[in-house]
Amino acid sequence: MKKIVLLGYMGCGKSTIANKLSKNIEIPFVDLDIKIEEKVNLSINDIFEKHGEIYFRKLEHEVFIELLNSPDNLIIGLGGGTPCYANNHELLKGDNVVSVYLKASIETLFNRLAHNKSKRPLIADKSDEEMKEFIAKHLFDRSFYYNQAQHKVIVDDKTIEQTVMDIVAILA
Ligand SMILES: Nc1ncnc2c1ncn2[C@@H]1O[C@H](COP(=O)(O)OP(=O)(O)O)[C@@H](O)[C@H]1O
Ligand SMILES: O=C(O)C1=C[C@@H](OP(=O)(O)O)[C@@H](O)[C@H](O)C1
Ligand SMILES: [Mg+2]
Repeated sequence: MKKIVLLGYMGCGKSTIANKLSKNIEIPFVDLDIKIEEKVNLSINDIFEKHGEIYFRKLEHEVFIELLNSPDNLIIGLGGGTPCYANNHELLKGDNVVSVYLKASIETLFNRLAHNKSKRPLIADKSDEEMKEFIAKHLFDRSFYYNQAQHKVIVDDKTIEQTVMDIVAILA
């Protein structure tokens, strides 16, 4: 019943890396955001717009617990905010959990998110200038929670394959 949990700021590559890791080590991958969307049959954008962020954070906590309690071996890709609410960071240290923080610099995050913000309600409306400042402050606020992970992998300047191999080495 092992759970491999990937965490880190929006755009650090949780969903992309988890997908590739899943193929490599043949453990199924579930993306927490997608599970949430399926549960309420709404997109992340619509959940934020129709019900607000607090409702999203409640759902996020519930679905994270459900996945951790499932009987299967799983790779779980969290949302960027998951460890920062509802004491979810405490769940990163469980006995059957291997948690990995994918650590990216502000520059890496900005470069990836600049072209990929429309499905991320926290940044969708920001200009490039606003986004740089937002990422810098927000990452600083969230780092305490991200640093609760059992392992850390720096993703800057690494290919998807390199980051996956770093995680495989941690799991060995
Ligand atoms: N080396 C890399 N590792 C991971 N993602 C990368 C890399 N290079 C570019 N990307 C891109 O960065 C984006 C990361 O987004 P995503 O996987 O959704 O991150 P998250 O789930 O952490 O928000 C994707 O569009 C992905 O194609
Ligand atoms: O950082 C956040 O608070 C969020 C990150 C998103 O996930 P990704 O990190 O996969 O983009 C998604 O859960 C939601 O938009 C909120
Ligand atoms: Mg994601």
